[in-house]
Amino acid sequence: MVLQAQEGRLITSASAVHVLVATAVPVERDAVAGAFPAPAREVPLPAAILHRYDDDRSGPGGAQEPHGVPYVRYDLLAAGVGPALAAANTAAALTAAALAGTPYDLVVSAGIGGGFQPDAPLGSLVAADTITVADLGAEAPDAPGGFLPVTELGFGVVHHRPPGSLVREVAAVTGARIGTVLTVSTVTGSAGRAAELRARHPRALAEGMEGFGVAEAATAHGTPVLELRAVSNTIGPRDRDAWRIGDALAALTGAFGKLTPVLERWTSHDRTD
Ligand SMILES: O=C(O)c1cccc(C(=O)CC[C@H]2O[C@@H](n3cnc4c(=O)[nH]cnc43)[C@H](O)[C@@H]2O)c1
Repeated sequence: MVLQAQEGRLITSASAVHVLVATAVPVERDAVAGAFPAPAREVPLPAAILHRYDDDRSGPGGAQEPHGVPYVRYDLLAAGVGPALAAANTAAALTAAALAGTPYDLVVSAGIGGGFQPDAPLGSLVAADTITVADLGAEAPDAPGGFLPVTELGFGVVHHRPPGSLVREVAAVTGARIGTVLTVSTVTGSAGRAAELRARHPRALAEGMEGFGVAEAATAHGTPVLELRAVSNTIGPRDRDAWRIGDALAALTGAFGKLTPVLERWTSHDRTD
């Protein structure tokens, strides 16, 4: 069995769970942190700071197998707005953890997002079974919808698929709706663009600006990824006064309060797709 030295103790790989939660901005990170009782330790990265929550419920003997309780670490990262910055900072965190011999078992992209109506109402949660980049490609007047995804140009990927069993469990405990979450570099601000996106992605429930970037970084490290969005606004004509950011942040805190046991069980035992 693989053993790793972690802060002066020996911890078996089977009994340690390391989760990275990447939000865009500090207020989202702090909403997630609201689900953790203990104060965080700050761990610097090249261009960001991890907020680390260690949760060792295995007693003074450390995380030993007979207790059957894993040593759990959550690192919360405000990784920046947009797919590129979120990918860069998530990759930095993944690399730092790998070099320290404590690689992450799971990366969660979490934050507020826009919801397609009526399927994802304000304040509701969406767990992605598919994380899709919606605007990476080329305009092409002759193509369906006038757009060719980058894969049609012969490059890259446009979808990442979180483990199905984990998505179902997360949805079951949090009440999240399951569907596609789109990643966009421009917040949708018109009914026409909303309809265009929905026509191209009929299973889409929500959009955000980071999920695909976080997923690209996680995938480059061979680490499973999850995306959870709390709906702060409807997708369509821009109406800043109608945004319900506080409600969405509260939903995010509530969700993490319920889903930590699921994440810990899945990463330490289940890991099925
Ligand atoms: O338009 C504004 O006045 C405005 C005010 C505050 C924040 C914004 C954002 O664009 C926040 C983007 C941020 O939040 C996520 N997010 C939230 N809703 C959406 C959406 O409908 N489409 C895409 N992203 C959204 C996103 O992940 C960013 O991190 C605008």
